Amino acid sequence: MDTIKIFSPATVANVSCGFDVLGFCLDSVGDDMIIRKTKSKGITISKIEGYKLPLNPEKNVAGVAGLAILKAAQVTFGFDIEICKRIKPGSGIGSSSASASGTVFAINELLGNPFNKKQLTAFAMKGEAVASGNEHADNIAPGLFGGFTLVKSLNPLEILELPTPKELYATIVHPQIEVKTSEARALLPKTIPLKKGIAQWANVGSLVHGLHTLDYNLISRSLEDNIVEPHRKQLIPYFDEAKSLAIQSGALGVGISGSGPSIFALSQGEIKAKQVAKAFQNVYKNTTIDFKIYVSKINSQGIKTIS
Ligand SMILES: Nc1ncnc2c1ncn2[C@@H]1O[C@H](COP(=O)(O)OP(=O)(O)OP(=O)(O)O)[C@@H](O)[C@H]1O
Ligand SMILES: N[C@@H](CCO)C(=O)O
Repeated sequence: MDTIKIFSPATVANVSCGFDVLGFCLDSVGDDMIIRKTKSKGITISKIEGYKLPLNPEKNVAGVAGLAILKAAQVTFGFDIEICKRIKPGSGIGSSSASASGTVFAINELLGNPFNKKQLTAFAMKGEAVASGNEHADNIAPGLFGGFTLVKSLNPLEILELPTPKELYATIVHPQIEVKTSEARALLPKTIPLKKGIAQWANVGSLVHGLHTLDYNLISRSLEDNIVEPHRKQLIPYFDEAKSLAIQSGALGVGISGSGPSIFALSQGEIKAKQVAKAFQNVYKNTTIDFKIYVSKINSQGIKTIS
């Protein structure tokens, strides 16, 4: 096999309380990518549809991730990448990460799967660092492993696969403005009060427990973030209104998706998730801000081969 076409899904990082460690994978939005083996060594990016992004492999997260896996594979040939981008860069639903993890997944398939998912995560992180200024895996892991993931540690890299409750649905509203992860990170405090830390790690623990025990009430009570959200919500127009209307419409919890501007809600069942979509629509429809809304199951498979 010399060519592969894949679907690389969007992902939600942080999940309110789990800054830089928790994430989950969506299935109704993502990028298509075609990767071809080439005779010449190295990585080329021949085409990017949808959004204007650098074709220079060293400036594109897909190229940097591809170079990282090539370096480890030590092969005498190379790969060309085509991206059909549907996830807007700077969206908060892992646009850069979808390119990085999609590239390493596809190249690994074309090489005959010499690397495991943890190794692929490490290669993709090299790419993600180009976009956000530092290495983190909370968007990459759910793309490569599927479902909910927890990054237990970056050094040594340890990823935990969490259960994906079947009834859990996500609703995403994406106000069409760009928030760069690097800028949203720069807003965060360097230290946090112990009291806030205690509440936050109690919520991470109870969210994980709720996922294991299918305790939707506990999941709901754990989806809180008193550390990052108060600093970043200023970047997202109508965040408070959207959050409050979505909760009134039955969402289990609502928060900033990744570094924003997308907002995610989790609901029990598709009907509630659609009610939440209506609530988001009601908030943004009378404003000057363009927006997109997605209702999505949690994607337990992650990146998949199309052909
Ligand atoms: N293949 C790529 N896909 C998307 N963005 C890319 C790519 N290559 C480089 N970039 C750059 O990465 C930046 C977007 O990444 P960023 O992490 O800020 O947003 P995101 O991936 O949508 O959000 P988040 O990580 O919060 O979910 C943009 O500056 C963009 O030019
Ligand atoms: N955990 C990251 C995700 C965005 O890439 C952040 O919130 O900055």
